[in-house]
Amino acid sequence: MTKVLSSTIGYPRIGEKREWKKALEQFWNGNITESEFLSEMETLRTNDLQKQQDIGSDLIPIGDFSLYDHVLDTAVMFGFIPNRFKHKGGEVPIDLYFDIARGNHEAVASEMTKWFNTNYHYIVPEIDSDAQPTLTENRLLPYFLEAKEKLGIIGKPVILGPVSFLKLAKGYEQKDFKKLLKRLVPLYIQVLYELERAGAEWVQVDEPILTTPMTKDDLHLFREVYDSMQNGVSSVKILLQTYFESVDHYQEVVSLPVAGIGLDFVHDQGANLESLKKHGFPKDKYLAAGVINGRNIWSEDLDTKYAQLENILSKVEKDRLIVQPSCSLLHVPVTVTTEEDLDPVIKNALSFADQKLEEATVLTEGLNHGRHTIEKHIEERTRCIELLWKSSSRNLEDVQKEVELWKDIEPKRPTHYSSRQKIHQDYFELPLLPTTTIGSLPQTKEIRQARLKWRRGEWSDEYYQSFIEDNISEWIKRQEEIGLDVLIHGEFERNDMVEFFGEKLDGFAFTRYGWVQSYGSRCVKPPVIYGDVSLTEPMTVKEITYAQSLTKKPVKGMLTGPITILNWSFVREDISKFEVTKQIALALQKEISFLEENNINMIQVDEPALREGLPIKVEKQKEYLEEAVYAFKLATSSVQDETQIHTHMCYSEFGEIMDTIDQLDADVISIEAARSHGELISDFEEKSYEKGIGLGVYDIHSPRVPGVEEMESNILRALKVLHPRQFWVNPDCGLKTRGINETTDALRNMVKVARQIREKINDEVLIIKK
Ligand SMILES: CN1c2c(nc(N)[nH]c2=O)NC[C@@H]1CNc1ccc(C(=O)N[C@@H](CCC(=O)N[C@@H](CCC(=O)N[C@@H](CCC(=O)O)C(=O)O)C(=O)O)C(=O)O)cc1
Ligand SMILES: N[C@@H](CCS)C(=O)O
Ligand SMILES: [Zn+2]
Repeated sequence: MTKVLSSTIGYPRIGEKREWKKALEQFWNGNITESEFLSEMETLRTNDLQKQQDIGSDLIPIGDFSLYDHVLDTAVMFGFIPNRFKHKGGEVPIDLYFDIARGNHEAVASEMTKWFNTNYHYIVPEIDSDAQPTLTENRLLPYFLEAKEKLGIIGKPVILGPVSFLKLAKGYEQKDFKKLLKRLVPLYIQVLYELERAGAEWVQVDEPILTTPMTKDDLHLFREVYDSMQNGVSSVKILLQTYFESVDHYQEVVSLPVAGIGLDFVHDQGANLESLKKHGFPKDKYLAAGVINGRNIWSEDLDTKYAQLENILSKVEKDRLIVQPSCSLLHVPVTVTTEEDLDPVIKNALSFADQKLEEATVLTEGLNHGRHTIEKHIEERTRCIELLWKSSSRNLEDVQKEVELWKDIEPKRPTHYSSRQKIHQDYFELPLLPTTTIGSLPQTKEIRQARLKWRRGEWSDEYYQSFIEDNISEWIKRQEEIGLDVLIHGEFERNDMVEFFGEKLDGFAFTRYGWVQSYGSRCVKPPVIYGDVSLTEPMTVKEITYAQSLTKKPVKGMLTGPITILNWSFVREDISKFEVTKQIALALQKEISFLEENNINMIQVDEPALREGLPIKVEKQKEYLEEAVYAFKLATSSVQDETQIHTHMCYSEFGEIMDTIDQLDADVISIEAARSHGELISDFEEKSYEKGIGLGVYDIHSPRVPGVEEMESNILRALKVLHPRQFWVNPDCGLKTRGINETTDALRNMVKVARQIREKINDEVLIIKK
């Protein structure tokens, strides 16, 4: 029988209630043994496979599961272990695997960066110049056999393709790219061959890099690589998977010598469908059509999706079509069913990973057995979506009018930076190389449990508030004792830098278990923007002013910026993202004026997600960046001259957005730099940046306390490019994931280094850039 198939590109690995995270942390803390840990992981993995089978997916991914990160898995599988971990070759022990990701007492962790335009972070593979790829272990094989033997599932193993893998890696010279690729391909063939022998019918090879700009040479290489790979095996079918955008070179991509091509029909703004209609699709190939949005949490309008698939079927035979989400479901929470406290109007319009797979199977069933067989589902979805779209929360006249009022005004600080800088120098009287931190201080188990007790009603508001104040007070004392120049209150009252603000603003809803993996065991619970956003009362004033009352040193106000709140939330889709960002920016503008009214004149507005949201397609980037600058300035530029606006960014490559960073017109930016081992500095060299800048002097992701020499060399390197009056000394990012002792020791070392260098500058021992 001709049959359309349904498929999953990847499934969330964290479990319905973050069981994965809990097991990992218990293992790292030594509370469970390695075999207990691995057995818990097996249970989670097989439960997830069983669930997908019960939902009715035809092609179930294998090996998308990971003990930390799938890019790290690929690096380890092919033997790319950085030399500093002194691995002697062969299979990689589990401790070493985690050391690469997290660092150990002797060696710093590998760099971590954003996975394309998502809030997922991967471990950047490091390919030392003398690296010889070897197959340390075919990690997909045991997973494949496990599914086959335990559950009777003939899974679809998933692997990151060689071209994307190498392009995402670093450490090797560009001239060695082809040589490395040539060495890698036979190893990939070996993996495919072993899977074929074990009974695999399909293997999904992810090449998301194909949605980024590709040269002719790249495309030629793709052809060579996949020619070798598909011809290197006999029966197993390669499904070359792309996602997050359209492919620019549609004809070249769909004609690559593989059995199937996976395209994103959601985040392509119609481009893939247009190409399909214009150029058709090779008769001998399967098309895996990503029509279910793998990045949002809203139910699909099944009527529209069905029509879209019928459209696709005008160019592809039924028995060559696969229906699937647009990308891995790693980026959405697991299931809506456990959400008991949500307003039913919102809940009924939501769709998390399990529901998205159900949508794919329903559509597949309709295509196979006729639309009438799924008519009820279609009507039900339409009804739920309409109910939310018509809700009054989406039509708040006051909010919309205020956005409209700003339409013709350009938000801009009245005084130029060069004058503001002098005003701030007199106002704050900070020394050269002022020391500070990024905002959060250790969120200990005690703090998280206190919040849980308060949320459950076991602690009163007053009791919880005084607990938070005790923590603030303890840390103000500690920061003074350490000798930091600009203090922070520590963000103890915040569960997360976005969720916290979402809870305080109107127009947001919260899930209980809507977690998504951010990096390693760390998860975030993005709030849901379902209505118009507005601020009714101050969100941060109480804690900041309390902190400021305890010290004469400046305490920075601490806010999350409009672009980051937007990018790290799940956003309504009935109006443009820019409209929502402006609503958030105006709410923040009010908060900033509340802070100023309370004499807080140094205010940090974090925008770590600004770079992440940069569209993959170059032609869409300008508009995004202009809108981001507008929103940031809308939030921050209505302040007095004395007020010093800071911002902070992390986990990204910043070179290509240097102009935007400048246009934000923030007086000071702190930016992640330590993990990339100083590479960022050259961007500032080229740009001749004038405003205040704190290039993170140590990596906060590792429990290891950074040494004085290491930080000293980071600072001295930066001072070759930046003036010491510009340069701030701070860690890479917030300290919420670190312990109290390691944080205290690290900050002590940091202040010591800053003071030493400051003295050398004052004594003119150190010649500085004028
Ligand atoms: C700066 N980063 C952030 C990103 N995205 C965000 N939305 N927020 C960010 O800060 N992207 C880039 C980076 C990623 N970095 C991190 C760093 C750290 C975390 C993290 O620590 N996440 C926590 C969850 C945070 C949270 O909401 N905690 C709640 C407690 C929730 C909970 O677990 N409760 C328990 C009981 C408490 C206990 O017993 O310990 C329960 O309900 O069972 C809170 O503080 O109230 C994590 O644990 O993963 C994320 C991203
Ligand atoms: N102020 C936040 C920024 C994280 S990107 C923090 O310190 O955690
Ligand atoms: Zn950060």
